[in-house]
Amino acid sequence: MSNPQERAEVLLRQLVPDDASRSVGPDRQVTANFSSGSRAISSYERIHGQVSQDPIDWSTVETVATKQLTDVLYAKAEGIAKVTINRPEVRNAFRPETVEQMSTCMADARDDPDIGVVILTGTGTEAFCSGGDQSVRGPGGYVGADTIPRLNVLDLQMQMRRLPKPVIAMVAGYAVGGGHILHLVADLTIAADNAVFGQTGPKVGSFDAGYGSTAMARIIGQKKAREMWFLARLYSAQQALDMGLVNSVVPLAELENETVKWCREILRNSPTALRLLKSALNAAEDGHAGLQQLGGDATMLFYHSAEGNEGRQAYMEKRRPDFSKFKRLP
Ligand SMILES: CC(C)(COP(=O)(O)OP(=O)(O)OC[C@H]1O[C@@H](n2cnc3c(N)ncnc32)[C@H](O)[C@@H]1OP(=O)(O)O)[C@@H](O)C(=O)NCCC(=O)NCCSC(=O)CCC(=O)c1ccccc1C(=O)O
Repeated sequence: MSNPQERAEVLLRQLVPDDASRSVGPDRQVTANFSSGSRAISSYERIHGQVSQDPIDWSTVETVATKQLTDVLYAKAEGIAKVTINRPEVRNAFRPETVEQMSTCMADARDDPDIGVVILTGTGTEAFCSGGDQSVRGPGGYVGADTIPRLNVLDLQMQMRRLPKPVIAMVAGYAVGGGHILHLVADLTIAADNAVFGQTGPKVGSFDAGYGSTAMARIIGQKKAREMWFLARLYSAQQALDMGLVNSVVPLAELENETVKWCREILRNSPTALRLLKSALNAAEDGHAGLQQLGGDATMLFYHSAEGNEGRQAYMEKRRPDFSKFKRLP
């Protein structure tokens, strides 16, 4: 084929159906005259047609669901919120509803100004959490009453990570699979001496390639993380302590007392210092998401300052801000 014009016309004949008008413009662009203007028609458009431009008919949502807690217990005392996975009959395995309810409690604990620290635990002494409930696992994820397959525990992990208050996992019994990851993403873990830790995913056809593997490697090191995932063994509380996976191991009978003691100690300290420390430790590992958290905290602090308020005040009073009174510190 000799010249570009000829090549364009052949291409156009292949792409554009006969009933669409064709032209090769003076600038030698291959075009077709559809309602959206003159432009090239892709094979995708030939098959799928054009995207509808009909006016949209919105349905207003008046209320969003408030959640009845069926799978989780939630309690508060002395500035501490306690979220307890309450499905002991399945070793506190979580289904989508469990995760949704945990998420609702975490959001409440975040928003409540009287809460300074959150404990995450499971009912009974047999298990903290045995991960995703395998009986409701379908091809696309875990399926709850709404029949939508979900992996919503990943959202919960993010939420715990971003919660601007310390989250402490209080672990008795098994913390395995997705349950192990929940303790991993908590800021601290206090374990009972009967605690057992491990990733079971590869045994049941699952894995967590997010925090569950990468954050784990930051905590216990690459070799140990690969061992934990590739062999899917279980580890005792003492072994977990030795590899830096938990902060403390105490006799089962003392688990709650000891955890509350840690909480009370934390509550004596500056909440803003703790918030910024959590953000900073996350920022070093969480990329843009971590920086956004730290950045949001910086903005919050700036809003408390006279300098930040001078800007807002001047805007409201329709005058120029006077930033000259604020020193540029080294
Ligand atoms: C936890 C055990 C080691 C406890 O053993 P044992 O004390 O002997 O009790 P059992 O008799 O085995 O269990 C009692 C009872 O509970 C049922 N059960 C226990 N765990 C589960 C479970 N996870 N799902 C459903 N049911 C469970 C058990 O069947 C018994 O019922 P009966 O009717 O009485 O027989 C042991 O139970 C065990 O190994 N459990 C399985 C642990 C497991 O493999 N968990 C799933 C790992 S995969 C996962 O968690 C994925 C999570 C997830 O959503 C995800 C998705 C995408 C990316 C990341 C993730 C993420 O991991 O977060």
